[in-house]
Amino acid sequence: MGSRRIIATEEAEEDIRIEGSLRPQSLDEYIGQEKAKNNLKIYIEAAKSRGEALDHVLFYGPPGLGKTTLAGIIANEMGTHLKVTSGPAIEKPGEMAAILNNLQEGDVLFVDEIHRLNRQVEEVLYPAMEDYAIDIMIGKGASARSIRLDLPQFTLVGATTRAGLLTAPLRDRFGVVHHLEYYTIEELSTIIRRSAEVLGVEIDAKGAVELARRSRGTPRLANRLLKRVRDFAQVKYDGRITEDVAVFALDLLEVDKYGLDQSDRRILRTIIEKFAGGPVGLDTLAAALGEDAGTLEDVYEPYLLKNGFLNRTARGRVATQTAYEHLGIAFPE
Ligand SMILES: Nc1ncnc2c1ncn2[C@@H]1O[C@H](COP(=O)(O)OP(=O)(O)OP(=O)(O)O)[C@@H](O)[C@H]1O
Ligand SMILES: [Mg+2]
Repeated sequence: MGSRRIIATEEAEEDIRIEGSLRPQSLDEYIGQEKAKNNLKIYIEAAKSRGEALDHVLFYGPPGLGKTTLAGIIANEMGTHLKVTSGPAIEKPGEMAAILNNLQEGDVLFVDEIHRLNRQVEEVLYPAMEDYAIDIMIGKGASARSIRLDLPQFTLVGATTRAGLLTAPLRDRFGVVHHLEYYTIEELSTIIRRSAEVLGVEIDAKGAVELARRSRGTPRLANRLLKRVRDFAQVKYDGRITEDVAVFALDLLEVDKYGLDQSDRRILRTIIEKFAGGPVGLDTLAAALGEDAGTLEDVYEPYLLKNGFLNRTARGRVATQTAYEHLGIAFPE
C-alpha cells in the first residue's frame, strides 16, 4: 500500500523534480527544528573559526522532515561541497574507500539510510571518522599487509529513520546527534507559503493552514499536496488556493482533516475490527495488512502514535478511543 499513497512521506519521483527548487539553501531559510538549527549554527561557526571540519552529524526521524536538506545546508554554510550516497548503494569496502579518498578538505559526505550499510563497509568508516584515515590491504596471502592512507578532514552526515538500528561503534562516532521532529501547523504553513511563491501559485492564509493541517507534520508532503491542490485550483477554480479549494481537493484525494489517508484508516480499522481494538503484536498486524513490519513501524506508526490514534503497549498495538471516534465506530466500554 506504500507506493501509491499520495501521503507517503518517502521520496517519490515527482518530488525529485520539484524538491531541488524548493529546498532551502541556508539555515535562515530553513523553517522549524529550532533546537537542531540553533545548535548547528553554533557548531558551524565554531568549526569555521577554528578552520576545521564540522564534527560528524547524525540526523534521525521519520522520512521527509528535512534530513537531506540539512546536509546540503551544512555544506553551504561551511562553504564546502556535498557528496551524497546511501547505505544500500555501497556494497564493497573499496567503494567506500574510494568515495572517502575523493573528498576534499572540509567536504560533507551525506550517507542516507546509514543503518543499511553492511558491516564491512561500515568498518571502513570507523578510522575514517575517528582519525581521518583508511586502512587498505595490499597484496594477497602471506605477503598481505595493511597500509594507512590519510584523508582530508571531512564531515560525515548520516541520516536514518531509526537511530536504534545503528551499531554502537558507529553511533558513538557522531559528535552531534539530532532527532528531527514533526513540524507544527504554523511552521508548515510558512513552508507552504514559501513554496507557493517559488512555484508561482497564489495561496491565501486559510488555504495554507488547511494544507498544513493535512500534511502530517511533514514538509515533503506539504509540498506534494500543494502541487496537487494547485492543479485543482487551476482547472476548477481561478488558480488561487483558498480554504474551499484546499478542502475540496484534499477530500477528493481522501486525505482527511487529520492528514490520515486510506492506509492509515485501514490500519486502525484492522486493529479494531480484526483484533477487537488490540493489543495486537506488530508482526501479526503487519501480516493481516499485507505490509512489511519495519515499514509499518517506521513509516505509518509514528504519526498515528503522535496524534493519539494508536498506543504501543508491552502486549502490542492498541487503537485508542480517538481512533474509534474518528472512524465513527462505537468505543466499547
Ligand atoms: N525546514 C524546512 N523548511 C522548508 N522546506 C523544507 C524543510 N525541510 C524539508 N523541506 C522540504 O521538504 C522536502 C523534503 O525534505 P528532505 O528531502 O530533506 O527530507 P528527508 O528528511 O531527507 O527525507 P528522507 O528521509 O525521505 O530522505 C525538501 O525538498 C524541502 O523542500
Ligand atoms: Mg532524504
